[in-house]
Amino acid sequence: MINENHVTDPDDDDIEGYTKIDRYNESLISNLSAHYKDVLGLIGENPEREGLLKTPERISKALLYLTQGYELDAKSILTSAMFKEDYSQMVLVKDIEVYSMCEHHMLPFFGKAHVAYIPNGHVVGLSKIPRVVDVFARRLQVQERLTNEIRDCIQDTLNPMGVGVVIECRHLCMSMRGVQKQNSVTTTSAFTGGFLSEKTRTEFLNLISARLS
Ligand SMILES: Nc1nc2c(ncn2[C@@H]2O[C@H](COP(=O)(O)OP(=O)(O)OP(=O)(O)O)[C@@H](O)[C@H]2O)c(=O)[nH]1
Ligand SMILES: [Zn+2]
Repeated sequence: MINENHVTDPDDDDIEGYTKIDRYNESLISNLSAHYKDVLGLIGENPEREGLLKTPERISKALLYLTQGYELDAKSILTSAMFKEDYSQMVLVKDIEVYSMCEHHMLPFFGKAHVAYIPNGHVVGLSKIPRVVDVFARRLQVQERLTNEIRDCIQDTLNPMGVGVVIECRHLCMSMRGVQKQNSVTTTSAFTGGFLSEKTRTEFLNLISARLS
């Protein structure tokens, strides 16, 4: 059945294999837009001027997009592409772009995630790892929890011999405002199993910093 209230968003179709999210429905967008219209007035703007007429609706859609992770199930993303494979060395997907929003200021933090695991009879489709990162990043977050949630999801679903996650991000709440430090980068890490041993962790960290020639 076609839901007439469903406003299509180009990114909506990009989400394969899971329940189609009904996040862009008209009543939610118009409810949010009314609040954003008030916000525009409260910060000293004229929400009726031409350039701002559609802004409340645009912000609403952007916010719903950036927080769509609440409606996605990271575990089912992984289980949709798990394959039996006799490979027991480290698998690393590095330099995964991360865009999230801090829960304190709702300002972006962004950078890279590096995610590795050691298979235990099963490997997972490579693209599913960045998808899992996005599911947790597209929520209001702190970087530490984001790091742990990615680790726990992979460990609990794939049951590998170990998982390693390192995330490096810049927080706009620390550069655009507040302490106003432009160059500081926050690094967080989370490990399970084999990655708790120094040798494996060192291999992981070396692979992250190695560049292809
Ligand atoms: N641990 C952690 N802190 C974060 C993250 N994102 C933002 N913060 C911090 O959350 C804290 C909130 O502190 P508060 O003192 O309540 O807020 P504030 O007055 O706006 O703080 P300032 O940013 O120092 O001006 C700040 O220190 C932020 O830097 C994150 O991902 N992890
Ligand atoms: Zn913040």
